[in-house]
Amino acid sequence: MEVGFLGLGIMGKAMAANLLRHGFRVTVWNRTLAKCQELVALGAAVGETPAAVVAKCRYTIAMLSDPSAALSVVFDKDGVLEQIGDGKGYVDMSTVDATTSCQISQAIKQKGGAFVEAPVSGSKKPAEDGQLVILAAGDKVLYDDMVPAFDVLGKKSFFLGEIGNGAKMKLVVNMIMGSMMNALSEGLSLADTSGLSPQTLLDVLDLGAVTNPMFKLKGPSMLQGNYSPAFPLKHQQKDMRLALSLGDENAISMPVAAASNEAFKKARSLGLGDLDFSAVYEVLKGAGGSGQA
Ligand SMILES: NC(=O)C1=CN([C@@H]2O[C@H](COP(=O)(O)OP(=O)(O)OC[C@H]3O[C@@H](n4cnc5c(N)ncnc54)[C@H](OP(=O)(O)O)[C@@H]3O)[C@@H](O)[C@H]2O)C=CC1
Ligand SMILES: O=CCCC(=O)O
Repeated sequence: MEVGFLGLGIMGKAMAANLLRHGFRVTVWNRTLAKCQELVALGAAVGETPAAVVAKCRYTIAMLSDPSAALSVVFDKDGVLEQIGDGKGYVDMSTVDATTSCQISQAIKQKGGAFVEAPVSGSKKPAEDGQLVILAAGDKVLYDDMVPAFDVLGKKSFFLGEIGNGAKMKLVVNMIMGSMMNALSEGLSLADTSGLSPQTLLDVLDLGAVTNPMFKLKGPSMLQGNYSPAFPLKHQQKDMRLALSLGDENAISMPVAAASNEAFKKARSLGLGDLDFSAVYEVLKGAGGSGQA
């Protein structure tokens, strides 16, 4: 199967490499073209523009930072729309809001192409290991065509029906995740400031009802101040913002998510946006009275 791949950031690079390892022929494009070279070393071809990739490949996958990037790659000059058409499929796996996804879907369908949104749960390591959870919606025929690729990229894929449902599901999941990260950070800070060992808190949490892979993975590195990015904080804040906007549209009160969003915004304002989202701990440590912002 030949696929195009647009966007070689933390996730896109790992996903495209995984497809190559499993025998897919992959043509890659990235805004910063130099980043394509690592994939070329693994056997990828390079397209000079998104349009060139779509012209070459029947199926093209995108993994881009945010709504503005997702729209730009489709609608701008040399974008996807210039070459999409009958018999071609476009699969956007970026985390965006439902409105963005619907805009892209409509434009692609007008040109005769097929569209699936397929954001993912799981971070850098699951992307490297093909263990993502894929939250797809849109054109069911294209979804079925993509199953061999989804089987390589993920451990499970859900087909959630009409366009927008994948985006919404992803935002709900990440809103919960962002709030949990804030709760963990507050707990570590409270334990530390009140004279308890934060490491012992992690051990206690791990044996009780709230044990979970995220606390297990991130807790120890947070205590070491290691925020090497797997999921950049700026993207988590984008997801909180988009989830809160979904809450606004549906008149759902979300005070916990709103407070968490404020902490992620504060972290961004302190220049922590490119670090892992667990760096929000630095903000909450500061708020805890130790003065270490
Ligand atoms: N990291 C993670 O753990 C996860 C991330 N996600 C989501 O996946 C998406 C990608 O995340 P991740 O790989 O971490 O992000 P990165 O920031 O590592 O990569 C972002 C990618 O988007 C490209 N890009 C940014 N702006 C534009 C633009 N205006 N036009 C074209 N390309 C653009 C970047 O290109 P360039 O190299 O030129 O900057 C890069 O390829 C995001 O939506 C994120 O929320 C979902 C699940 C997990
Ligand atoms: O969007 C990022 C999600 C990260 C994760 O699911 O671990």
